[in-house]
Amino acid sequence: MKQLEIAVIPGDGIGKEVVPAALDVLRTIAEVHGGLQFTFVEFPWSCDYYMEHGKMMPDDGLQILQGFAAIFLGAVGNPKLVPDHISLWGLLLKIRREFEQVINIRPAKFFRGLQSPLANPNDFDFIVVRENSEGEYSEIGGRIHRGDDEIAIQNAVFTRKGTERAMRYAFELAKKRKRHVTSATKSNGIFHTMPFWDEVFAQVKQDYPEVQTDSYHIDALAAFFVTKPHLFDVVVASNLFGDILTDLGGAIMGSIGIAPAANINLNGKYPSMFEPVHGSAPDIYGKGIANPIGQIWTAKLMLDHFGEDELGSVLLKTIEDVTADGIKTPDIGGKATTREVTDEICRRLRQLA
Ligand SMILES: NC(=O)C1=CN([C@@H]2O[C@H](COP(=O)(O)OP(=O)(O)OC[C@H]3O[C@@H](n4cnc5c(N)ncnc54)[C@H](O)[C@@H]3O)[C@@H](O)[C@H]2O)C=CC1
Ligand SMILES: CC(=O)C(=O)O
Ligand SMILES: [K+]
Ligand SMILES: [Mn+2]
Repeated sequence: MKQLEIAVIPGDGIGKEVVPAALDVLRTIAEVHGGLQFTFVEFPWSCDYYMEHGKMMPDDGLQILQGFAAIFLGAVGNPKLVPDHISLWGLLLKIRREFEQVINIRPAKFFRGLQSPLANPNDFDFIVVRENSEGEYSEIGGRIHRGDDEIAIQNAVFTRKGTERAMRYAFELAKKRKRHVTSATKSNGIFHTMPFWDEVFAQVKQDYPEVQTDSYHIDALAAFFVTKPHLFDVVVASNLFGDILTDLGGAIMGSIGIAPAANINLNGKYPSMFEPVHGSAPDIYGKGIANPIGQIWTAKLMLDHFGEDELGSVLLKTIEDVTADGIKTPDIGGKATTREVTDEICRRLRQLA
């Protein structure tokens, strides 16, 4: 029996709705598999926790998480209670940084049963490899003065190691796919870091002669995601560019409520963390209509991570079947609730046992 202890952090807003849904799916998967057992240990760390304790997680929170096989997270943020930069840096970004989850993998593909808003979605299927440890997401900088003379400075940090690591990951991934890597740059406007990014890309690609490459400025690239998404296989991007591109990836599938993500620790020192692309969606929280597919597809990425790729593929196919049969939440044009979609996915999985 393969035993996996998973730390579960539903977080805020719809995280508290879609995480329980995905856990039901994972429990069902374990039943179907027969040789796999999950233990889920839940932590209430969130903006509500902050209101009570003055912090997003306890001081020994990272030590507590360290012993788990993986972390399964929903979303963080409730700007009515806690400013977003405080809540995210106190939990989500803290875990990504301290646990050296240096790569964020975010797939997007034409999804059966979904009406893509694109006129020509052309069966696109790509993965964005987002640098996840540095770049534009940084605490370096500061503010001085207030009022008319106020100054805010925010430094971006691009190391050769971090940049090269993300690019090599993208090339290795492309070797297993359609052998194409696109670099997201902006070396016409960002004077130092992006020319550096281009130089490193030009060097790294020398080691992968079998992989085709392209490089586009992020503005044009964003437009190509809409007009020619089938052009892309693996896209490597800095932290912020990858963040923005992957909401767009979700949107062209049909909803950001579908898009999955994995924060990968590459050195084996700490657990990886699995959380969907979307946030806590305060505008729909409490209505029971959040799309659970982003979180459930994220569970599939976690299964892949544990070497259960076959089961992962079965799960993704089941999600697509349910969607194709019209059992969908309102964000993708249906009338079903979070619970109804989840129950239907579980029901169909059980039929496989
Ligand atoms: N990784 C994380 O934990 C992230 C956290 N956030 C936080 O989430 C909060 C809300 O941020 P927003 O910018 O509004 O982004 P958001 O992703 O939470 O929501 C954007 C829009 O997409 C919709 N949406 C998102 N997920 C959905 C789902 N599963 N089903 C149906 N509709 C869905 C929402 O209803 C909203 O209209 C903020 O506190 C923000 O900082 C935002 C992005 C990522
Ligand atoms: C914070 C956020 O939007 C992200 O990391 O995707
Ligand atoms: K999330
Ligand atoms: Mn984001």
